[in-house]
Amino acid sequence: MDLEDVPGVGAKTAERLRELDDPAGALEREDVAAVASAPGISTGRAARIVRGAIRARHDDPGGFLATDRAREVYDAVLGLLQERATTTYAEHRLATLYPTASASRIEEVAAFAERAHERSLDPSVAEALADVEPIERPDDVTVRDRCLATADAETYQAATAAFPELPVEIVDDARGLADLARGYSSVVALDEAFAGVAIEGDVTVDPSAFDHPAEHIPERALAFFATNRASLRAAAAVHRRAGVDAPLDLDELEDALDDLAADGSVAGDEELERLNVAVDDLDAAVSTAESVANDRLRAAIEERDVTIEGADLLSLVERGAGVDSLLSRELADEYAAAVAAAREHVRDALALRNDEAERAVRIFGDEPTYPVERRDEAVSRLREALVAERDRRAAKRKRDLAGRLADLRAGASVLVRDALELDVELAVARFCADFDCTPAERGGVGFEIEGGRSPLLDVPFDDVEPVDYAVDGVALLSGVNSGGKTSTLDLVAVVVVLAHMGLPVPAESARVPAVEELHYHAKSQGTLDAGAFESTLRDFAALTRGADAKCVLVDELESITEPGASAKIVAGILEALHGAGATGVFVSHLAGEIRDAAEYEVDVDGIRAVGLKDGELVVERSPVKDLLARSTPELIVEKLAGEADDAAFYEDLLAKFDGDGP
Ligand SMILES: Nc1ncnc2c1ncn2[C@@H]1O[C@H](COP(=O)(O)OP(=O)(O)OP(=O)(O)O)[C@@H](O)[C@H]1O
Repeated sequence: MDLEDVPGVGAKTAERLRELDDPAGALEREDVAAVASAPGISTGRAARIVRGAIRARHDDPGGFLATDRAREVYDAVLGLLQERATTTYAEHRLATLYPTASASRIEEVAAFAERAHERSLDPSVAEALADVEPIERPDDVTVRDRCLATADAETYQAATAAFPELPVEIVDDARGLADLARGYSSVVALDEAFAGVAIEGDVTVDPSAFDHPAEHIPERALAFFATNRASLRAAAAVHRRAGVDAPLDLDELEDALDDLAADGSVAGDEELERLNVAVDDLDAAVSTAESVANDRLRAAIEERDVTIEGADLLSLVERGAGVDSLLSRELADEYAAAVAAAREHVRDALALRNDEAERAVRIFGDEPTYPVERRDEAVSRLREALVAERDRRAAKRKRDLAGRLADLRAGASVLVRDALELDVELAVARFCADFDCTPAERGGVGFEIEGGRSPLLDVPFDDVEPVDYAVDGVALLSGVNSGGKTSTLDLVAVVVVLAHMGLPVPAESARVPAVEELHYHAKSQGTLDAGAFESTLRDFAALTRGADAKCVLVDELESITEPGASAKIVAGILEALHGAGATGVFVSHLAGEIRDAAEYEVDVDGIRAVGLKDGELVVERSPVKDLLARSTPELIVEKLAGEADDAAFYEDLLAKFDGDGP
């Protein structure tokens, strides 16, 4: 599919998407995170783009949610689904589930929902999911201490493309390589021609470097895994806890990650750690060793009575000899012991190996002096040796670890994506469990809902009374105030929307018509002015076209104008919709008047109050078929008529309601 063919993707967005490694694949996999990683594409926009791609794939013209209230119901349902996701990724991914007329899309999501249904809702999986984030590209790695070299222009081009992290140098001959080796700590020659040529410095020849990049740029794999370490660990835990198959060996991944520090260096290598500490602590250890030696020597001198014969003293003074000679003559043993203690301190404090300790010996000379002083040159030489050993070891360990990680690279991305997709499934599974959902049937005219409970009600879901409601074609719904008429319309809308998303619905069983559009009109806020009234009428006239593919839910349309006119207008709309084979419910307090004005036998259902208890209506929430429900005022008048005071007045009033009710 061409990117520009996706609804909502213009030339500019397409250009941004082309920056991705595999834009078509990302859209195909509905991978919102991958699409959002394109420059300048937010996650919300990525979800819309993916939705557009789904529509294109299923040849879906869109427009299922035809009114504001229909969109609100979808938004509310989506909100409930998203609340049940752990990751932000899943929240955005859930937004790619949308109601549609496309049977193939509905089937696709239904299969996904069935899979979701099988998932265990173990809370420890959600806990692990909390730390899973989409794979991130590591910051660009640049290496300056080593380079690639070639004498060939084509190889140069290929190397700069394959190894953007490394400097690539052009050389003329082996001498050029030797020059480079003086500026870089190591050089890799890419030309076969250099094989076997003796070159000074750390130069290796590897014409097949392109086949095993990890060896030459281990930082690449290390940076990827270091950047995504927390997510990868969490994604591994998700797979283990959820008991789902992983695309790679989890033990191998976890072991390799154990060896990787957050900054991309190698962790858990004791020898490397020892060398690092030795380099860092060298100066401090030598200073302490100096103090150790001097303290010992001072104590020894203080304790000693040095007896010196006058002749000796004279001879020393005449020769201009200092105290050192005296020291050497009289305190040679003490000096040797003090220096030995200093050397031992350096060796122990830095945990030096024997060969290193031998170098350390030279830091303090055998010739007695006071105070004892380090030889800076010997310290520098030891440092150089330690640094070289450390760097050699680090490079080798890096290469080894990068080699292990490079093999896990492809699987690692899939591991994280699968964990995030699992979160999408779990959100759907939780939604279905929380709202007791069952798959709905789509087909026929009208709908049948048994034991439906709207998750949009303002009461805790456990307190929602189940509603049974079936409509054949277009019906009027009457009922007492606050009886649950609007809530019933909401329930029908929720069921229609979810069924067309391909998701189970909150009912014991449900069948809804397969429709292309849901038109849900909320109660209007009072009488409309002439202009608004005219445009509303136009909307309803348009509604009757192709109405057999529409589900129409309308709440108290009568309030748009005065009651007498309203009843006639609603009756006319009902006639047209009925004639066109639509499915719909019109909630109205004027059901009787509308029925009388209509030219066909309109079904009137009613939500009835079965009585008054403590001033509160007791309501039967499921609409009763073929019942024009009595209004709340009528019920109150009836209650008062049954009482002693002014009973005659109330009975007369009650008589005026006659003919309204059944
Ligand atoms: N199935 C139900 N289970 C529990 N409570 C419900 C149910 N249906 C409705 N209710 C409660 O009744 C209240 C009123 O419901 P709703 O607004 O749907 O009534 P209505 O008949 O449309 O009222 P009005 O005639 O004023 O428009 C709801 O806010 C809710 O608290």
